[in-house]
Amino acid sequence: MIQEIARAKLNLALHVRHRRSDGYHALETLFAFVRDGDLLTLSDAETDRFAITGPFAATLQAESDNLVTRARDRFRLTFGDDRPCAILLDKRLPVASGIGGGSADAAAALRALATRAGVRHDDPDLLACANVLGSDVPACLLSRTAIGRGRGEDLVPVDGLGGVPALLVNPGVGVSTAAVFERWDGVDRGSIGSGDLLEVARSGRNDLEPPARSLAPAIDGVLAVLARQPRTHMVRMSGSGATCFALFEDAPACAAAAEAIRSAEPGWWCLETALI
Ligand SMILES: C[C@@](CO)(OP(=O)(O)O)[C@H](O)COP(=O)(O)OP(=O)(O)OC[C@H]1O[C@@H](n2ccc(N)nc2=O)[C@H](O)[C@@H]1O
Ligand SMILES: Nc1ncnc2c1ncn2[C@@H]1O[C@H](COP(=O)(O)OP(=O)(O)O)[C@@H](O)[C@H]1O
Repeated sequence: MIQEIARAKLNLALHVRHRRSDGYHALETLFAFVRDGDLLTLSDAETDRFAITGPFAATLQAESDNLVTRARDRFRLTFGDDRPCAILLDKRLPVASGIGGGSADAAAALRALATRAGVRHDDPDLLACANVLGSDVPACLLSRTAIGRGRGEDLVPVDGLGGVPALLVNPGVGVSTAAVFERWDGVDRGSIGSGDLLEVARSGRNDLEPPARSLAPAIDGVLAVLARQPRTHMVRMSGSGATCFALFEDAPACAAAAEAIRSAEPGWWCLETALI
């Protein structure tokens, strides 16, 4: 049995530079990952099986396609490992929420299958599988702080920020990534900085925030509540939304904010965690 955590992804900064001729957008983003995520378990089996459990299983169970089974099939095509397997996905992260849940699940499946087949996690063919599955999947395969360019797949790992307390809050509204990109205003507001990572993050932006807020006004409320919390380094939306996050100066401040938000907004999803 092989287990992988599909860690939630945060875009500490997300600068959209231009729309490419292939319809994707050229990005500059500071990717970071948190301790917690979905949990994927891979076991040998007589025939292929895939099951989803956990608080966010219901929406996905209704869908015929899943990024996990697509990752499994792509892995097989690439590496020729035809042994059947059972995959169990414990879905703990909200779906379509800007924290890359589906991308992280696909990447976790690739890592688990690679481990079973004796393939290194940095094998270029594994990275190529990730790239085909989605723009965020290469970053999730790596699952460490990195600067992403291109459509997100051109990655340079960077050190720092490990242990910084983070609070992730989602108002329970799913947002379509494609719809948010479509509403981007086309204005290039410049590249992300360099140097101290926290400063790079703080001085950066999320260019998808305005279009996401127009599609899902509930994001306004989440950002406002996070902005009121004491001892934050920064507050921002992640990816195409609707999840927003705050980074805190210390764990007690993060815990206090989590408690305050949970009691004020019991319907919101709220994850008290830390960057890795
Ligand atoms: C916005 C980001 C930021 O990290 O995160 P999420 O909001 O998904 O978490 C990503 O770029 C999302 O990556 P991912 O979710 O893998 O997107 P994909 O499946 O490749 O593409 C979904 C759709 O988003 C748009 N898209 C995606 C990436 C990109 N660089 N430019 C785009 O225009 C395209 O319309 C594409 O059809
Ligand atoms: N394992 C999965 N987890 C989440 N979403 C998935 C998964 N497989 C397929 N999807 C589809 O991918 C879409 C985007 O999901 P997700 O990666 O969670 O978005 P985001 O990156 O914005 O958080 C969902 O709306 C869902 O239909």
